[in-house]
Amino acid sequence: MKVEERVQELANRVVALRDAYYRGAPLVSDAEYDAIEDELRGLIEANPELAPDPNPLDQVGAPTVLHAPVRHSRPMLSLEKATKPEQVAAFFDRFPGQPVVVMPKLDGLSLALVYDNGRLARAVTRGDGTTGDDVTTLVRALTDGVPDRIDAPGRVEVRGEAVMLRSTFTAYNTAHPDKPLINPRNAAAGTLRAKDPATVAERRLRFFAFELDTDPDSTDADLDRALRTIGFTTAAMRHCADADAAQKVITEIEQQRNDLDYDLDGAVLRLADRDAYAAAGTRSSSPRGALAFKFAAEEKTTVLADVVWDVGKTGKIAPVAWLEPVFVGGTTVTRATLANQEVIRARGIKIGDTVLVRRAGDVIPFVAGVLDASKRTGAEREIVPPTACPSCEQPLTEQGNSRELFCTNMACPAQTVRRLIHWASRAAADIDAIGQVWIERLADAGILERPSDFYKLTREQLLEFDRIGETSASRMIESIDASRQVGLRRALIGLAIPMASDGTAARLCRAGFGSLEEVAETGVDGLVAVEDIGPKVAASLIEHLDRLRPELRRLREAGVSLDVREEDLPPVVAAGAPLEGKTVVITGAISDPRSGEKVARPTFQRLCEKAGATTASSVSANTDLLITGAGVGESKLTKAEKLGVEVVDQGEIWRQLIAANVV
Ligand SMILES: NC(=O)c1ccc[n+]([C@@H]2O[C@H](COP(=O)([O-])OP(=O)(O)OC[C@H]3O[C@@H](n4cnc5c(N)ncnc54)[C@H](O)[C@@H]3O)[C@@H](O)[C@H]2O)c1
Ligand SMILES: [Zn+2]
Repeated sequence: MKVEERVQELANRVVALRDAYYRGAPLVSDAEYDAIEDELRGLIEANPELAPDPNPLDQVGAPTVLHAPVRHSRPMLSLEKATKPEQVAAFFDRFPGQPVVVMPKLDGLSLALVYDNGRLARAVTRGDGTTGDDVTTLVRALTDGVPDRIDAPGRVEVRGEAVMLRSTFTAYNTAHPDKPLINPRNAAAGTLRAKDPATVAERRLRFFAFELDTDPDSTDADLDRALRTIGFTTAAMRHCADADAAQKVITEIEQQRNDLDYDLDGAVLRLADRDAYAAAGTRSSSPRGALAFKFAAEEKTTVLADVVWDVGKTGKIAPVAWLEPVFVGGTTVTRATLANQEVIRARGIKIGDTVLVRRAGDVIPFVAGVLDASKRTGAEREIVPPTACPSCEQPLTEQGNSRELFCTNMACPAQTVRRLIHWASRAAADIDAIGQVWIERLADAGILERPSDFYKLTREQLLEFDRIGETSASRMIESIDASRQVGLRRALIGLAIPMASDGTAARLCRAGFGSLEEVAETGVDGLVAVEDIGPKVAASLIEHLDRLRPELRRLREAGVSLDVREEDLPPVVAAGAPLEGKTVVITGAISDPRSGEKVARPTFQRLCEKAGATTASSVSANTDLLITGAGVGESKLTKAEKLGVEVVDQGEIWRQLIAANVV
């Protein structure tokens, strides 16, 4: 194909994809769209004379259906993209001596908020960059972080990103399995397209500011300070003096990506001084004073090759998507969850469809939805839920709104194997020398059925298997032996009791229970008295531990400890401990200032508890301190401020922990 034909083809495709995307029905993932734009950009750069007219790359967004069009005072632009450190260095070289702020590039939709003498007059979407949609009513009703009044005279325009927090997104999809949202960004855009706020009331958004225009200019020249002074939240802006410092912050933002409550698709570099930014001016579709560094995609499209119904350790039969391999969220994904039959129905997914796969953070990859159903050939197949258990062939039962399927046959072979694998897993008994395949074989051979059977295995029995030699048999036996010290918390995790999480097990230990039998003998009331354990979890614990009594006895007889372990006991607080009697909430990424190493949240929590604190998961009127790490969730800060909770940086707490010899 001739270059000019390819240019025209790509340009047409960009226009069509944008149109679908901004109408809320994307046909491809962002990563694929970006690849098409990149190819077009490359061809035009190499052959400027072939640039199409109009050139879609010089345009921003796409005209949406405008209910009430409003012209922007100044165009709302896109951002120049970078993916390499050299491009960051080149940006600094263009503005010698200018301070730069680096901040997360939030994945939502941009809004312009116009204030008239301190009152919110209008909230407008970006639209085609020149003209946007008036969404004031929806923003007032649904968006946190947009003050109705600010203390600034004249005309003030604040621009920023409205996002749906990941927690809001997850809560919404849990509550509405029948009409799930595809991803937080799509959800945010869709929310502001609603005709009536009442229909989207549970879809709250949150606004983070990144730009400020004032007239007359009476505010701070530093963007971050100026925005905060008039009452806006910004997404952690960090000042950087040179490209190396900026690159370091960019890397930090990417590493924290999983710990934050919002989606981000990159980092934005921007001149920190508002006058310098304005003076730098703009290109056709992007400002010169800013640069977007893009991160790897968390969503990609691929083909759904098949769906397999998998029996879990609690008997839940869950649909697993078998995908054509796709590189997403930093790894190659071939399997993803499809949640349950309601989700499949609501998302209208069929085998053979091109689907959007999302892998954000540590969350199991899942199929977010079908893209471009118009591409269907007719060869796609319906996903048919089973009526009998794929393993034991017993009839299934349906539970709950999302019509989850369960096999309730306790003797189901698939469940048996899953429970054994779970008992041997790292979080439980940690029998690391016996992998899943061997557990399956031993179960097939009829010598493993329950956790207690591990402890009856002998070297001789293992040696009878063809592929187990002297060395591996010894390693297996040693590994089983070591796991006898499993203790209350990890044994409880290993028994896979429905609704009881790892956290439940930890809380029971800290509440003073000495053994698993003691938990089993306590009534619902006693269990509910433990912080964060509700009646449903308590009832499930009692029901299942009661059923498991003979197994607990067998484990004991095999010399397995079900008593609380030293490290799980409530911490011993020394007199005069620095956080004595304080209820604290920890937020953001924590790292040890002495080594710079990342510290897991539960570990830091324990340190605080050793120093006398009680830890809680969310800020409330009972909170004494909010301890902030890096990349702090802004909603927690605002809430703390509102409730008058003292906010302390982790550095200060580490200083106190070190001084009191807690660490
Ligand atoms: N899937 C598709 O078919 C399709 C089609 C069109 C566009 N897209 C996607 O939409 C996006 C379009 O690019 P674009 O040009 O609108 O946006 P962009 O990626 O160039 O970024 C500009 C936008 O970033 C946002 N932003 C977030 N944090 C910011 C910060 N701290 N400072 C400044 N801006 C910040 C603003 O909303 C701004 O409008 C891309 O991610 C693209 O992949 C997808
Ligand atoms: Zn079964």
